[in-house]
Amino acid sequence: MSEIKEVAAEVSEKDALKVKEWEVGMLQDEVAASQGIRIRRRPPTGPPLHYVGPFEFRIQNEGNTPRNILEEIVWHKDVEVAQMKEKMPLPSLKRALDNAPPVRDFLGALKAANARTGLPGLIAEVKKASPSRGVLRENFDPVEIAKAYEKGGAACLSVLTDQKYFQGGFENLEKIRNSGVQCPLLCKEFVIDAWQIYYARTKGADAILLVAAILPDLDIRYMTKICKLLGLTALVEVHDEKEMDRVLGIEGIELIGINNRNLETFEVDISNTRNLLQGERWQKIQEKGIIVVGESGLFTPSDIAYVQEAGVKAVLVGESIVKQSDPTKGITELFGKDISC
Ligand SMILES: O=C(O)c1ccccc1NCC(=O)[C@H](O)[C@H](O)COP(=O)(O)O
Repeated sequence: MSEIKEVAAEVSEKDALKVKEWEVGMLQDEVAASQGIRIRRRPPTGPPLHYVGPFEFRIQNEGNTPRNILEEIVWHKDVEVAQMKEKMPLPSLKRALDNAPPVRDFLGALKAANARTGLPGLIAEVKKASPSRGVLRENFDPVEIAKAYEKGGAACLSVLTDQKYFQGGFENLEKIRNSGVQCPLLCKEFVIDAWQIYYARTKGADAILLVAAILPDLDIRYMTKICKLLGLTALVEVHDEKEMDRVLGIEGIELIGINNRNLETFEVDISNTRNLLQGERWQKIQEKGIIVVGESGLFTPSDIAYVQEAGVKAVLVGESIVKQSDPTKGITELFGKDISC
C-alpha cells in the first residue's frame, strides 16, 4: 500500500513540474506577442495531450485549432521535442557531442563560393515534400541527391529533418554526413528549444535554422550563443520588416535568410528580398558585415540575378533543383552556367 502512495506522490510531483513548464510556456507566448510574433507555442486553452496525465482526452474548441500551418507545425514540434527530451535528456546529449563529427565552416563555404564564382553561394535543399507543394520527388534518395548537388557546385546543403510535414528526418542528415559529401550541412528544422541544437550537432549538422517568426528575441540571443559554443553557424530567417528589425537589433548575428515565402499563407514573392534590403536596413547589414541569403521561389537565372542585385551573397533553393531528374544539371540551369569549377 505504501508503495502505491510513493508512486502516486512521484507521479503528482512529475505532473506539478509539467504544469510549471506549462505556465512558463504561457508567459513565453505573452512575451512573443509583445514582439509581434503571431505564432503561439502551444494551444492556448489547455495543455497538449501528453501533459494531462491519466485523463487522455481534451475537449476540442476553437482555441485549440492552429491558426495556420506554421502554428500547427510548432504545436506538433512542441510535443515531439518534449518526447525526444524525455528519451534523451540534455546531459546524455551533451556526452554524445564527443562522438559528433568535426564542425565544418558553413559561412566560410558560402563566402568562398561567392568569391570563386561571382554568383551567390548555393545552399541546395534536400527536401522530399513540403506543406505548400506536396511531394516534390517520389524517388527520393537523400545521399544520391546530396552527391548530385555537390557535383553541381553547391557550396552547402540544407537537409529537412522534420518528418511529419516534410517527410524528412535526422537519419538523412546523418547519412549524408557519413557519405563522404564535403559540403557543410544546414539542419532545416523548426527549432523551439535549445535541446534541438545539441541534437542536430550530434547528428552532424554544421549550421542550424532559427526562424524569427517563431522565436522571441531572447531565444534567438540565447540560441545563437549556444550555436557559437558548439561551432555551428546560425542562419536566422526573417520574412518581414518587423522580423528583420528585431534580428538586426541582436548582437552577434552573421547570417540572415530572407524567406520569400510567407510561412503562414504560402504566398511566394521574390521582391520580398529586395524590399527588406533597402535604406537603413541595408546600411546596418553592411556595417555589421552580415551575409544575406535569399530563400524560396528561385527558379531561373534571372531570379538569381534579381536577388543578387538586391544584395544577397547566397541563395537557398529547394523545389527548382530537387524536382529535376538530374539535380546536377538542375543547378547549371538555375544559374545559367556551370558553377562547379
Ligand atoms: O515550403 C513550405 O510549404 C513551408 C511551409 C511551412 C514552413 C516552411 C516551409 N518551407 C520552408 C522553405 O521556405 C523552403 O523549404 C526553402 O526556403 C526552399 O524553398 P523553395 O526553393 O521554394 O523550395
